[in-house]
Amino acid sequence: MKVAIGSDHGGFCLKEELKALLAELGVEADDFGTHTADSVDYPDISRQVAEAVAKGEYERGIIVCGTGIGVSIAANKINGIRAALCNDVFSAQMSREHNDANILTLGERVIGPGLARMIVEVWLKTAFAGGRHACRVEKIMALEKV
Ligand SMILES: O=C(CO)[C@H](O)[C@H](O)[C@H](O)COP(=O)(O)O
Repeated sequence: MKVAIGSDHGGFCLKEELKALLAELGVEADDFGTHTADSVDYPDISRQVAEAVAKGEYERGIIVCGTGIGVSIAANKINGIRAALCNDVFSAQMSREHNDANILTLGERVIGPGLARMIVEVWLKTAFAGGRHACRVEKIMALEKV
């Protein structure tokens, strides 16, 4: 699996931690920035990651900001993206099983690195359950045409 990862300054330290986790797990990942703790605007990074996932260049994306909220709102503006803010393990699992989320967002100012690592591991390994959830996800995607 190829993963696009990014953050603003508020998520920079956690992004670096998660890059190390992805390397440990043998997951191929490309870093879309930011590359320092200097202030940047989260919609810029979120857009880059989301567009790369939407184009099919990456199967999944992970984006971190202070809360995970701003990057999630921004990513979900891109057609084809189902970004889920998951600051707990249960939500991470459900976002894959029920919603087929293709982007995970996290808040560095909300959770610690240990929990974030568990969330990412569960999110990466959990498959979409399909079945009754498939037509619901199709209905979400149809909203892009409204
Ligand atoms: O987008 C966010 C909130 O929805 C993120 O938490 C940002 O990281 C945050 O807004 C950045 O805030 P700062 O005061 O400029 O560091």
